[in-house]
Amino acid sequence: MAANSSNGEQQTTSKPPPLPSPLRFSKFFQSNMRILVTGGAGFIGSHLVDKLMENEKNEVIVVDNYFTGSKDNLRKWIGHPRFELIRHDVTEPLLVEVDQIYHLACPASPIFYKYNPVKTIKTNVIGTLNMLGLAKRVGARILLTSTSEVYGDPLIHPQPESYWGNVNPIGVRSCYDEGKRVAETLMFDYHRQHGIEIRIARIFNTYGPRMNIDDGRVVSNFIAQALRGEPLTVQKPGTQTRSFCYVSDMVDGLIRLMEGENTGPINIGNPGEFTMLELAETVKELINPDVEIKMVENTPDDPRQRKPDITKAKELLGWEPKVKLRDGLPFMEEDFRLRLGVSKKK
Ligand SMILES: NC(=O)c1ccc[n+]([C@@H]2O[C@H](COP(=O)([O-])OP(=O)(O)OC[C@H]3O[C@@H](n4cnc5c(N)ncnc54)[C@H](O)[C@@H]3O)[C@@H](O)[C@H]2O)c1
Ligand SMILES: O=C(O)[C@H]1O[C@H](OP(=O)(O)OP(=O)(O)OC[C@H]2O[C@@H](n3ccc(=O)[nH]c3=O)[C@H](O)[C@@H]2O)[C@H](O)[C@@H](O)[C@@H]1O
Repeated sequence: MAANSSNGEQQTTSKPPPLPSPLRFSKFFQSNMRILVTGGAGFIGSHLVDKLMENEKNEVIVVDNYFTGSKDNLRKWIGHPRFELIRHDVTEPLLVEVDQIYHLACPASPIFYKYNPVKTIKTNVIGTLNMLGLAKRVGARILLTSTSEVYGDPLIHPQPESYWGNVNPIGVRSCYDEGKRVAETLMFDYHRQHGIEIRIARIFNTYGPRMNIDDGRVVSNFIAQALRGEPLTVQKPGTQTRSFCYVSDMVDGLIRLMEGENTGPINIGNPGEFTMLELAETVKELINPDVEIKMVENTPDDPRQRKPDITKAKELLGWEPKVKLRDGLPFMEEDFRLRLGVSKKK
């Protein structure tokens, strides 16, 4: 119910969340935790599924439209009695009975999210609305994978969660960054208005095995280029920075956030910050010292700096990343070598 305060402002009262399925409290039925992962056939989603499936009490349902994800990422679980894979687009309503929802579905690489921007914004807005409607109907807790892109081209460095961002509302990246901002708004409105249990992770650049080889993101581009013996394409000016988090650290952070008591938003990322030229030099040194580094044109609105302030994640989740960039890159190299059929020189 909305109520008017003395100064005329509208206030909302939080309702308790809807009750979970009665089976959760049943004496004789050993119910499992049923977990929905939207976008679970993608890069982060499939690693999250691997981790969730390690717990024998979890049943995992993945929904994915395979725009940027692939069944191949989940092949070891297909046919497993605790696993189910559904081809479904989150812009359409979904009826399943679950206890938790990890809502990841959304293209993440700029070349893919810009490919069909209207679809990207529908995925962020209508997709999130549908998943919140589902959470409301079944009393599930829902986690949204938001992004550091909500800070836009940040004027504060590093970025704490309290920073409201510097985002172009009409640019070519807006379908994604403004889309995620609306998704965060929807999450908090459902929380305040309907008492839904929400969690919001603001993910910073994540890398690791299973990224699409021609994904277009910088780490996958440089590793594929180094292995193919092609020049590493550094977009100008090359001094722009990013902070790269290895995927196992990310999955650990997401699960801690879901299981903890804080709604967020909480930054999850690795504060180690590198310019794109430094990243290119590191990939060259580790993977192929013979390749050139080539400067190429950049795309509009590319954020100039990005580094998470992870004080909240440390204090509230007891989380901090363990894998340094130099230690994570070789795992990704190994996976890319296998998929590209390029063996290591002896
Ligand atoms: N990887 C990163 O660096 C990063 C950073 C910030 C936020 N995120 C967020 O994390 C999530 C996962 O990112 P990722 O790197 O694994 O990307 P990804 O592209 O590998 O995975 C996204 C998955 O969502 C699926 N999908 C897209 N639109 C869909 C729709 N309408 N219906 C159903 N499925 C749909 C894709 O097919 C894919 O499997 C995304 O929400 C992304 O915005 C990722
Ligand atoms: O972590 C985040 O919050 C966001 O980060 C990325 O967006 P972006 O940082 O622009 O990712 P990349 O496309 O990997 O670009 C990173 C930097 O590398 C540069 N780049 C990219 C590709 C390339 O070949 N060369 C190159 O120098 C870009 O200009 C940019 O400055 C992700 O793709 C988003 O999904 C995610 O939400």
